Amino acid sequence: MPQKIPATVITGFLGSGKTTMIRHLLDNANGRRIALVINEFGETGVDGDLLKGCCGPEDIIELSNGCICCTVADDFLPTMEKLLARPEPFDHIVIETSGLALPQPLVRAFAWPGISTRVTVDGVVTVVDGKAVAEGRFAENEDAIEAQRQSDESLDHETPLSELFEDQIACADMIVLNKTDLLGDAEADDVASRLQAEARPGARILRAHKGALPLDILLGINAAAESDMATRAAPHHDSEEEDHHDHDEFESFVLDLPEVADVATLTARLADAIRAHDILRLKGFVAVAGKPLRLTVQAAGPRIETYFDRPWGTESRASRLVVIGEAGLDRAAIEQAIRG
Ligand SMILES: Nc1nc2c(ncn2[C@@H]2O[C@H](COP(=O)(O)OP(=O)(O)OP(=O)(O)O)[C@@H](O)[C@H]2O)c(=O)[nH]1
Repeated sequence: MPQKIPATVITGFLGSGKTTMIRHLLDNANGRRIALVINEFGETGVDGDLLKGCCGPEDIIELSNGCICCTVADDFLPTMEKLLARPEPFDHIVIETSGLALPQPLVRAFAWPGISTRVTVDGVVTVVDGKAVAEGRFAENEDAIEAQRQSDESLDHETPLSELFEDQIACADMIVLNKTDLLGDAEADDVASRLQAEARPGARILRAHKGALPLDILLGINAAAESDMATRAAPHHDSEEEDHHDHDEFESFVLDLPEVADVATLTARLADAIRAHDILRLKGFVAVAGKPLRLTVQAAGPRIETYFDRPWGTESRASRLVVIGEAGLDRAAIEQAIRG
């Protein structure tokens, strides 16, 4: 029987550093032929665009018809079939889920007939924004929450963010504690022990800056994750319960902007909008007056990064930002805050 192609599922909350890690992986692939399947929440393929520079576009498949965990049968499985039908086989398949995806339904799909004989899940790698965890973005003051829960059994303090985070951690074979440059040693130790407490037994926690980990560590875990799904559920799921996932809890929209006059003003406005409206993630490309290069804008929570990445060339100089947050975003107010 031919060997199964290994597939690595890379998951992790919005902006934790999945694309950055994959970029590093592809830059250091040493001739290994890696197919990439990427799925983003919200329109416009920002991640795909950022990754096209480092592997052939024919090796990248973007799944943009919604969240991968909810469209497994319609979208993901046909994509796998197409990948597997390519005449030249890949050495490895890397799948980047959207930051709002539950990895469990996706991994379970690898047990489906037609796929299970040809591909296996080599490992689930969950990337964590260490700073966001340290700042309590997923669970504020866990001790206080636990105390309240103890005193009133009927209280349910799970938020959409905390549940998603727990699901992504519980499924992992390896957890990448990323953004260590933003953490002190004691803070990193604290985050690591919190992650270990929620992880499945044996899951490794690796610290990283910009996801820079050797390919041989990230790939080749040999977990066959699709065969032991029972051990990969977060405690808030009953054992028999199907994965419950409600994307209505989150929303995204695309903001088209005119050319901006200057980067500092834009950044200040973005910072105000993110703070005022609790925006979880904001990313895209912006045209700056007088600049032939495209400005890439990335914000994960309160931290904003901007850099000029490449000339616009023949492409139209259209500024577009994807804005993602919990449901109920005030689009008009956000647009006004960013446009000024
Ligand atoms: N300071 C710091 N920033 C990082 C690190 N890794 C990634 N980032 C930044 O975090 C932001 C988000 O990184 P991405 O790699 O796009 O995150 P992602 O998980 O792919 O995001 P989504 O696909 O939107 O969920 C970017 O501005 C990155 O440059 C890190 O180790 N330290």
